[in-house]
Amino acid sequence: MEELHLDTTNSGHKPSIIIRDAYKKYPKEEQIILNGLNLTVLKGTIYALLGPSGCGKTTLLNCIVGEIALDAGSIELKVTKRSDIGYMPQFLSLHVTLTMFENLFFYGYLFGLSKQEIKTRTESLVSILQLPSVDCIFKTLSGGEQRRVSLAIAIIHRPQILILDEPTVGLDPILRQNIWNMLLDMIKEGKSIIITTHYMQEAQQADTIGLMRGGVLLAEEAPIKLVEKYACHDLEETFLELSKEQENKLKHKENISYPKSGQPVKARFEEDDSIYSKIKFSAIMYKNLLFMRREIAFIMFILVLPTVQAYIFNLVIGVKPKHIKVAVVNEETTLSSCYQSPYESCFLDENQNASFSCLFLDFLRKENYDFIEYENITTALDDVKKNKVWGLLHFPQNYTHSLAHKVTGGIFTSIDQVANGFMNTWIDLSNQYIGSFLKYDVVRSMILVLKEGLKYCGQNPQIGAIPLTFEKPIFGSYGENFITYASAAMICLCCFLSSSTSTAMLIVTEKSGGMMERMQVTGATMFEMVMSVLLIQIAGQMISIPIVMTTMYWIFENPLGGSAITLVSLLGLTGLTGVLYGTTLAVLNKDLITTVYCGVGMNIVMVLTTGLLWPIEAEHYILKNITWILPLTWIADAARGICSKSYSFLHPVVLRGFASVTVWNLIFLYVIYYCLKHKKGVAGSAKNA
Ligand SMILES: Nc1ncnc2c1ncn2[C@@H]1O[C@H](COP(=O)(O)OP(=O)(O)OP(=O)(O)O)[C@@H](O)[C@H]1O
Repeated sequence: MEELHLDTTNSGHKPSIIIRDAYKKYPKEEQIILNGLNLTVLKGTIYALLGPSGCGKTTLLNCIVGEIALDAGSIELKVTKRSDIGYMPQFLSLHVTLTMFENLFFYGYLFGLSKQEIKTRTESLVSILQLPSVDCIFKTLSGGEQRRVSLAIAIIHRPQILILDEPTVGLDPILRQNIWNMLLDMIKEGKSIIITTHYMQEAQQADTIGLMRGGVLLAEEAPIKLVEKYACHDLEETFLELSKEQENKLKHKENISYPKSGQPVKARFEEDDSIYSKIKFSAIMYKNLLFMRREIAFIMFILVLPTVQAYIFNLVIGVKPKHIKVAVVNEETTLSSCYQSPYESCFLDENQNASFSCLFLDFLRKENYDFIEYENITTALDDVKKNKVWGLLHFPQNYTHSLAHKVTGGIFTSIDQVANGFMNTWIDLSNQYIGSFLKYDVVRSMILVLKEGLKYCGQNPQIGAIPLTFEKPIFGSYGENFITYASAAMICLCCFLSSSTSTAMLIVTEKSGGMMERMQVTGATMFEMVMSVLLIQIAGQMISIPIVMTTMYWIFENPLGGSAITLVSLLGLTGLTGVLYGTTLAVLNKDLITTVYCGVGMNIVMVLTTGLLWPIEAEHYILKNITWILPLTWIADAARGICSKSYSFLHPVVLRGFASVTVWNLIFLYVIYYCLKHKKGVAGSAKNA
């Protein structure tokens, strides 16, 4: 079928958009969306683009505004600046937590309008489009109101070319007519308008109708001429006729030739070579700050979450379990008599009725264990198996006397006395942590109580000691618990996790909601968006890092042996790694779900490999040799060195941490720069949301 070209010779209007031989397929898709399409929009006219759903109208409009490229063909626009274009996408792609005015103000600001101009234009658009109060939060508006706000945003800067993708869908007939009246007024000022619509009736008011099907325009004519030409009653009938004609032609056409992939063809504007404009950056900064003011959860994420994580960590991790229930079978005395008669005599003296088991249990009770007395071992063990108690301590009859014989008689002690001089223990080790605490406390208490007992008896306490000594530790102290080891890795994680997650969320929400795409049509760039988020996050880090450090080292008194300045510098760079990592995730991923999966997955791996939960030295040897590559492994190692070993900045472990964080920051910066430069995945679409 021969394609119809609009006759511009006698119309008196000059063309403002000329598209010739346009071809378009989406990557990895077989379907041809535009198949050599030709379209001409005249200045000072309304062009209504009609066609069945999925025929490629939105794709064509996206090519005109420079959002996507044609595979072949040409796009000629008689305007040079992006601000000469006004675009209303099919999906609203606006900031739902901002008010109507804030949305209008943001777009007006992006186009360089002054505050006064924006206010005046807003007042006039509110009246023409019958909009509600400008202070309403966008998401609280009805669907129709939201569409009208979107339309107002597209025209706030009085563009020369207006591209509207289904602006009247879902609106009542009166409002639809108001909008058409407004458009008819606009063309009197010489504007050119392309509008897509499914309402054939309203399209009659357009100067030109483009009937699109199968990637081409079946006709491009004034509505009355079109109907007359095909001797039909209305546009609908004309469209059916033309469709049938196209079907017949296609039956006889054998080979559909699609141009070989060449250089993509994109509509270009003056500002397209610049990645930064002060006005656009300020507008994005203004919008991001407004967004944060509305989204308290987001501010909490940046400022409060790291501190909450540090608090919870200190209250939960490494704290010794209390009131652990332990069964006691004491065949030499009862628990109640132990409590009633505190031990006051030497256990080595056979004439005294001293009970070493009482001395031991009294000591262990002060370590916060609760004892339950049992008649015999069998019933006690039954309760251990039923998880009623965590273990059983059994003292045989004559335990104290037998122990005394063992200590005083040495090699002359009888076999029975050796056997009776043992306290027998059964421990439930199914929970390694509780079982290990119990085991450790039982052994430690026995050594200490034996030493104390011997001292009381006037003997050398070392007789009761096991034959080895532990000298003063080189680093740390014997009383230190797990938390002091883990705290350094934890503070690194606190700075990294919240900054990476909040950055990724902020950017990817804009992308997946189509806001980024809509902003890009105005000439705003992803670079400006990333810069704005970076600045906000860096400011957030400057507030949150001192608070987290105060929590960790002042409130909970974790050890900080080295320089606080070195640690703050390391944490600042770690926070920056988080921000850059979050940005990288957001730039590489188009939608929220994939970003969340990637973020959560990587974060879990990093948490497990920082040595926070288990020493890196204990990792599988293959893993041990590769986990150092991950961003946090050497950083956490350096933080541990600063905190518990007082390493200075120049210590190799600390230097290695700083080198690692710097290299990672440079890698992420490069990936971001590369993606922004080559525009890889920088724009998402509301369709992905
Ligand atoms: N990003 C994309 N990737 C792959 N296919 C796409 C993409 N965007 C659109 N398409 C496909 O291209 C075809 C044309 O889509 P388009 O949105 O341009 O149609 P349309 O005419 O605007 O439809 P409607 O009137 O329903 O809005 C559809 O089959 C759609 O599935």
